Amino acid sequence: MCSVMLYLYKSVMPYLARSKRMLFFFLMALLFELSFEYFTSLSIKYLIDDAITPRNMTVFIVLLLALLIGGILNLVVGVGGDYLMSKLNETILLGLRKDLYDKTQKLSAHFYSKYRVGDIVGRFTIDIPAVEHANLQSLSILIVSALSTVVGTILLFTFDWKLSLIAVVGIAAMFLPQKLLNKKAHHYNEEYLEVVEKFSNNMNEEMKTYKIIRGFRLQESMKRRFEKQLRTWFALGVKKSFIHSNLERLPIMVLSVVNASILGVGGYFTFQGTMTVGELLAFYSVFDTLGLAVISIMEVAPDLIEGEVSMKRINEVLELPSDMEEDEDAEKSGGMKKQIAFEEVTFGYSEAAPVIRDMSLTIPAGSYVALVGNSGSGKSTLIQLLMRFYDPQRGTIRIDDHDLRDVRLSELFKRTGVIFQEPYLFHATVRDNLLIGNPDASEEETVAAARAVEAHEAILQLPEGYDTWIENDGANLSVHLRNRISIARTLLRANELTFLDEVAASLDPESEASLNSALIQAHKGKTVIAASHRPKTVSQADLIYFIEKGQIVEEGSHVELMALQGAYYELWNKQQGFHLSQDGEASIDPVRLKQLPFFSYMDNTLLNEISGFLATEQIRTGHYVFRQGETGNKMYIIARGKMEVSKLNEEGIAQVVAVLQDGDHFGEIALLMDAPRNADLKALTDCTLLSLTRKQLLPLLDRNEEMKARLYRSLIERS
Ligand SMILES: Nc1ncnc2c1ncn2[C@@H]1O[C@H](COP(=O)(O)OP(=O)(O)OP(=O)(O)O)[C@@H](O)[C@H]1O
Repeated sequence: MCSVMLYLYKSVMPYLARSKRMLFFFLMALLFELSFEYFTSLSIKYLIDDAITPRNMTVFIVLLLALLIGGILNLVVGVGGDYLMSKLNETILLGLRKDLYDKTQKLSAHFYSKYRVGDIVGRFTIDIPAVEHANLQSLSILIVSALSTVVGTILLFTFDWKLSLIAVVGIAAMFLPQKLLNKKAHHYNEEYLEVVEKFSNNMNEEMKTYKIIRGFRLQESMKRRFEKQLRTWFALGVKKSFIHSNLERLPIMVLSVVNASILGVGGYFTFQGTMTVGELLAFYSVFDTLGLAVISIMEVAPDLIEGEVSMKRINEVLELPSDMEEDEDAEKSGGMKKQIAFEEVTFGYSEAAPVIRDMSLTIPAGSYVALVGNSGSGKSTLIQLLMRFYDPQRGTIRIDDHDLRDVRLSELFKRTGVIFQEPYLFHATVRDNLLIGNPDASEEETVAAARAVEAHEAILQLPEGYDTWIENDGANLSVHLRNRISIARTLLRANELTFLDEVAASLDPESEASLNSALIQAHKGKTVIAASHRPKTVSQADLIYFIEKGQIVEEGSHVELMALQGAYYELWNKQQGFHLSQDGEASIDPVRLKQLPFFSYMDNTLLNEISGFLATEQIRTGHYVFRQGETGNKMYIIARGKMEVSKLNEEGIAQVVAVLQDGDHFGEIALLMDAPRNADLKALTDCTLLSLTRKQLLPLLDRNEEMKARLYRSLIERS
């Protein structure tokens, strides 16, 4: 118990130290209450032996008056003490909440990958209230009770040492259950909190993925998972409560045995004449106060144990190194004047697997620079390094002449805007979301930004226009409108430096083009860094870096890179030849179809016929095109979107083996034979696919047996 108390005390002391005077008066109030309690017990001896038995009215009145005045004073001091305790308690909680929040702001993105939402929210909603319970109220009970135990024991010995020995042994026996059950109580508390934390994480996930859960009819399996967790929660709850009740009840049982022994032995002493009745009653009263003090200690023990476990969980976060903390002496930067430079930068999410390797590049101030590459090449990682979500493991990122780590980012990024792939929106009105980066923008400026991204009309159609409340990450808005609002709020910020990470990649080509030109127009002459896997989207950039496996393999303007006929040129060509209409229908030029290995042997007439057969399929984010093991009869070409290919490993766990995007194709073997699909194909963004069935293709191939044989041969060779 002592170690629990010390740990809690040590953890909350820095907060209490800020209110030393209040703490002093609070302790004085506690001491007063304690003194009055023993004064009341002792007064019994004098009331009986010196006032009632000898019928001395003066002593009787003096004692009664002292008890009355003391009682009134005790009441006033008690109320004052309660007020001070509430204030001190809230001071501790305020400090803890503030420090915990501040800490989450100073931790790098590594922290957010390791901890889930429920883990952090749980620190605020479960652990801080547990510390609140264990805090001053329990601690003050503990202080008073501990002092009371010491003072009471000394007083007992002034009456009768033999009776006092029985009392001391009895008091010691009352601590026994606590000693025996303490470890188990700790263990159950820890397990209980872990289950609650896991449960809230899963609930959080289920709320976010409810569309996928319903789409895949996963309700039953989710319900089973939910019920399994509830059963574990229930079982642990019973164990935890039962052990807590034992911690409280067992000492009371011991106390009643000790009480009976004291009355028995004490009564015998009065028969013997070695003790007066007044002394026995006073002894019993003092022992009663002492016993109740020990019971109080036992009663607060479970709260203190819970508090200690929670305090440890809070400290676990508070003690994490603040790897993204800004140095107080950091250089104040008045903005970027010359350039941003990467100097031989290496970075990986784990030390062993670098994602950016020895990269050097320059982004001149006021220019529009694009980072282009296939999915997974490291574009988003580069942007996150630039925003200092992470620090490089080797090399330096410089803003003008300063290392990014030595620059006061709050100053530098005052006029920075960012648009991520996911249009994150806050639970607030449309207007509040638009004004988030620039709360002082006027109504005209706000509407102009919405107009620039063609969102104004759509916003007016909402039930309350700009005052419509955005619910649950924008669930009540279309994907298009969510994207446009997130872009408009960046436009409103009048940025000197703007990061665009695959902006509007999930929109139709026309919307994407119009949004991009609105963005570029608004940022003319300012620094824009845009990541995209579509060369067409960023072909107007002043400088394009083509990235492959975390390294720059080509750089230059669009015209220069096309002339190189390298990786950029290849990616550009792969994405050409597709047409998407406003209503979502896709088509592909026969010439482009011929570039796919499967169709390369076919003549133009056949390719024309095939391209007429191709059907458009829309696959929503998170949905599967097919699952591993299914028998297929279709091949697919991605006209637009991003898909993940994953295979089950030997342990039956799905592992991502590739990411496919615009211009890629898959499943061609199904056009010629019944073969089980060898992977899962899942949409990472909303995708538009072109599909061709075996039933459509085979009659066409039957007209040319030689070509059909070549197709079979080439497929078998490649598969
Ligand atoms: N938080 C993370 N933890 C671990 N690995 C990550 C994390 N984020 C990205 N990666 C991995 O780092 C590599 C580069 O990812 P990054 O997102 O930077 O690529 P990208 O070119 O932007 O691709 P995309 O357009 O698909 O996002 C990939 O292999 C990816 O799986």
